[in-house]
Amino acid sequence: MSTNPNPEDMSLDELRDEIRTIDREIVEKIAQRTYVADTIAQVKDEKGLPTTDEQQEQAVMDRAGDNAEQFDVDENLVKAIFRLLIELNKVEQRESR
Ligand SMILES: O=C(O)C(=O)C[C@]1(C(=O)O)C=C[C@@H](O)C=C1
Repeated sequence: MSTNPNPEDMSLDELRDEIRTIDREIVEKIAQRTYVADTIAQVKDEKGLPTTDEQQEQAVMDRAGDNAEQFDVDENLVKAIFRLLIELNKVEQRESR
């Protein structure tokens, strides 16, 4: 067994390091988005507005589709992720109200 990784393994490790960093950033962004939504929940509470805003959800989904197209990633998969993010926020918002 060699202790020196071959160049191919090294580059695989480097690529996985890159993914590890990106994965952390994704979770950080999800946390930031959830934090903003918590603040939105407080504003809605003060104004007596319901948690769900279907028009806003549609705008978020439309934007997700546009961004997916712009970055050339699968629109349906990106939209599925945003649907989950919205549901996550609604669960959090309902818990905090
Ligand atoms: O914009 C809002 O009103 C939010 O609460 C945020 C958000 C979202 O996650 O994008 C979540 C729930 C609403 O139904 C609409 C949008």
